[in-house]
Formats: sequence, C-alpha cells, structure tokens
Amino acid sequence: MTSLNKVKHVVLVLSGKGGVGKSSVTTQLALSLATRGYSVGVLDIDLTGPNIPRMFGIESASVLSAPGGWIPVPVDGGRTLAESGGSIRCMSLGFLLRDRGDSVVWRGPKKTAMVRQFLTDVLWGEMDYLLVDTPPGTSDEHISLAEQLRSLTIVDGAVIVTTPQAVATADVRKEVNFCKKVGIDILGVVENMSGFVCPHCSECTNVFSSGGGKVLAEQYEIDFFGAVPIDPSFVMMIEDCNSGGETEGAKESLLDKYQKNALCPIFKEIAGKVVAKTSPLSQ
Ligand SMILES: Nc1ncnc2c1ncn2[C@@H]1O[C@H](COP(=O)(O)OP(=O)(O)OP(=O)(O)O)[C@@H](O)[C@H]1O
Ligand code: SF4
Repeated sequence: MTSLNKVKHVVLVLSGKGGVGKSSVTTQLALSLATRGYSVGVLDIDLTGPNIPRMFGIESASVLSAPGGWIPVPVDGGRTLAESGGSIRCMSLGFLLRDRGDSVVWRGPKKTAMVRQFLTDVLWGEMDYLLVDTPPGTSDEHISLAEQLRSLTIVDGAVIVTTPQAVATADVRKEVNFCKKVGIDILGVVENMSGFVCPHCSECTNVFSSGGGKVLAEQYEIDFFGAVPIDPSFVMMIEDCNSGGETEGAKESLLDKYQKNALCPIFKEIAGKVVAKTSPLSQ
C-alpha cells in the first residue's frame, strides 16, 4: 500500500532540456483538468529548480505533517471550482527549502532518497490525476526515477514538452527513446513558446518557424497535443498571484483568473486529449 494507491492516473511531464516551459505546462494542465472537474495533484520533483509553488502562487505556504506523511498544499486555499468541483493540491521541495533562492545541489543517493520519500510519503488520498513535474533531461537519474515510480504505481504515460527550436535538435528524439527504454507510453507532445501573443491586440505572431512539433509527432507516430504561444499575460498572472494579495486582481482565485487567460482554451483542449488518452471510456 503506497500513498499513490488511491490516485487514478499518473502522468509525467518531461522535457529534454531546461527552460522549455515544463512547469508552466504542468501548471496549466492541472488548472485545465481542475476546470473540467477533476481532483488533481502536482508533484514537483525537479529538485534543482522547484518552480511549482511559485507557479500556483503558494510560495509562502508550509507543508503540514500528519502521522502517515506530508499533507499536500491546496491551491486557492482548497477552494473548489464552484461549477466543476475540481481542485488542485501540490507537493514540492520548494516548500521545504528554508531559503527559496537556494538551488539544490544534492548528489545521487541523497537526491534518490528525497525523490523516493516524495513518491511514498505524501498523503494524496483520493485523486483523479497526479501530474509529476520531472527534472529536465534523460540521465541515469531519470531512469532511476522512472523505475522507482513504476515500482510504486501504474504510470499512464508522459507528456513531452518542447519548443519550436528544440524540435530541430536531438532533445526530443532522446526523450522519445528514453520513454521507450523505461517502458513509459508517450501520451503526446506539446510545442510550447510557439509564436507570441501581442499584449495589445492579442494577435499571435510566429516568431520562429511553426509546425515543427506536429511534423515531429508524425515522424515518431506520437500524438501532437497542441502548440502554445508565448503569452506575457500568463507571466503577469503568475506574478499577480505571488504579489501577496495586495492588488485587486490578486484577490481573485487563480483558477478563476486562468479561465480568462488566452492560453486557457488551448490547454482545455490539451487536457481533453490527456483525458481521452488516459481514460478513453470516459469520453
Ligand atoms: N507559453 C508561455 N507564455 C509565457 N510565458 C511562458 C510560457 N511558457 C513558459 N513561460 C515562462 O518561461 C519561464 C520558464 O518556464 P518554466 O519554468 O515552465 O520552464 P521549465 O522547462 O519548467 O524550466 P526548468 O528547466 O528550469 O524546470 C517561466 O517564467 C514561465 O512563466
Ligand atoms: S501585433 Fe499589432 S498591436 Fe501587437 S505589436 Fe504588432 S502591430 Fe502592434
């Protein structure tokens, strides 16, 4: 019996290299699944840069301990979306670091032990989806992580995040091979930072060549989940959430705010594809 026993679906979010927007994609996938009525957990095991608390505006939250393990931190103070009934809870090393500016430079065994503790000692309870934000790359550490996770639960599959520039490199190929090697299905590919949404007129301009993610998905016979443009209003929304609730906007819940964001409809579709791939009968 592990703390993951009552979690219906486990989805990994992977990227071949850092900074492609893996944490942003994890965050928006969680928000979109919650707006569809699912209870969602986000496990941030990117120990070198645990961004998830900031993404959800819960950086100053403390993790409480109970006899069986850690209690994940609720987003929006545990408020569920009135209409959908969805909710989000998070666990990240970021909550446990005293100085949030610290980058964690732990070596092999200590890192492995921490990841294992994160996988076994968090009291998720009943949950529809657990999204796991992994460190970027495909090192031995990742193989060990995938093996640990698979020994504890059934992993539905992985969402691979890339950018228009990265699709031209070997990064995504490495990620596809990694999934094959560790026996994790690829649910689909998301091409992030594909174009730029003008903050003035909301027009989307393709700054780099577009369509690479789709071509790549066809080449590897994997599903293309969608192209997500760079939207400065998404970054502003996150900053607003972390501003301590002083501005008028910060009083609104993150879930409510996100529903007004230009990226929300794109991620609702992506979330729909994840749901279809993980529970085809529910569609
Ligand atoms: N589509 C987008 N529109 C606007 N900003 C974005 C988008 N995607 C990512 N960002 C921003 O780019 C920065 C890097 O994104 P993020 O932290 O999600 O990347 P990552 O791949 O998880 O990075 P790391 O490798 O450090 O874990 C963040 O400030 C994030 O808010
Ligand atoms: S997209 Fe339109 S509003 Fe935005 S910068 Fe270009 S011309 Fe100006």
